[in-house]
Amino acid sequence: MAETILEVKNLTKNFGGLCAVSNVNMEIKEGELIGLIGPNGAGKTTLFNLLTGVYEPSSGLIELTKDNQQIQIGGLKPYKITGLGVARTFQNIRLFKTMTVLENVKVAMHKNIRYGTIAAILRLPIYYSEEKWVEEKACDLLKEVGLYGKRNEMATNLPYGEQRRLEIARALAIQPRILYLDEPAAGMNPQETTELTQLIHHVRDKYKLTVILIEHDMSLVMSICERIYVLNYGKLIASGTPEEIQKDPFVIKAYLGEEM
Ligand SMILES: Nc1ncnc2c1ncn2[C@@H]1O[C@H](COP(=O)(O)OP(=O)(O)OP(=O)(O)O)[C@@H](O)[C@H]1O
Repeated sequence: MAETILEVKNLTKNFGGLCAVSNVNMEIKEGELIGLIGPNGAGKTTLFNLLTGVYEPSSGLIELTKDNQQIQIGGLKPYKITGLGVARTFQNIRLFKTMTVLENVKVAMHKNIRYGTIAAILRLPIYYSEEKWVEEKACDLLKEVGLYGKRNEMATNLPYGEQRRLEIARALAIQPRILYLDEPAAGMNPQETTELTQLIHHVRDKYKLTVILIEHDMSLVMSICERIYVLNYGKLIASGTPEEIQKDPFVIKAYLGEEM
């Protein structure tokens, strides 16, 4: 039985009078591929923002297990949470516009380098060996997501679907244990969505990741996710396998009028 990697306990986020996330409880096992769904405004992105340190919880706990220890990460700064092996992509793509495809991945890898400023200024041997390592790893990741051939193009010149794949490569560059994907298929055509589905499966297995994704494309969610959590008006209204979720009366009611 896999270990619990993330536990969310009574997590709540208020914005003034609005309760965007209300008393949410979740338990995620290492290596799971989890879907987080719900109608527009249900609180999905707010929950991601709490889990990645963008927002501080109003109350409740977020426990990350690392080296058999439970670390309380609620309210930690995003870079600290990233340092614990948590990466994410965003609903609105956030690539560095003035950088090439390769540079976008390399810049994310620089948290892993071991040389200091002096070694960089003096161009010591460790600088060159580490830079070579960064370049090789970044190229490997680009091959993984099928963008190696475009490594010298400006990131913003890529078609939309490829920009989303580049975001995934950049997230993988920090060598995460948990990967959050916020609407990874948004704006993709059916062919791109199929390729993305395969890519998510592939990187989860290859890098032994725990993946949690927000997605409105129900065919993607139902085909790829092993378990699904459903939010509505900030509250968790259901959790279970895709089959259980599709039959759940609360979920059907929340989505009434929307195709599941
Ligand atoms: N920074 C903020 N300040 C005030 N209200 C916010 C803020 N962020 C989100 N909200 C509100 O919280 C609620 C949940 O929003 P959130 O973006 O988390 O929903 P969502 O499920 O991700 O929606 P969508 O599927 O449309 O992206 C909404 O009513 C939204 O207007």
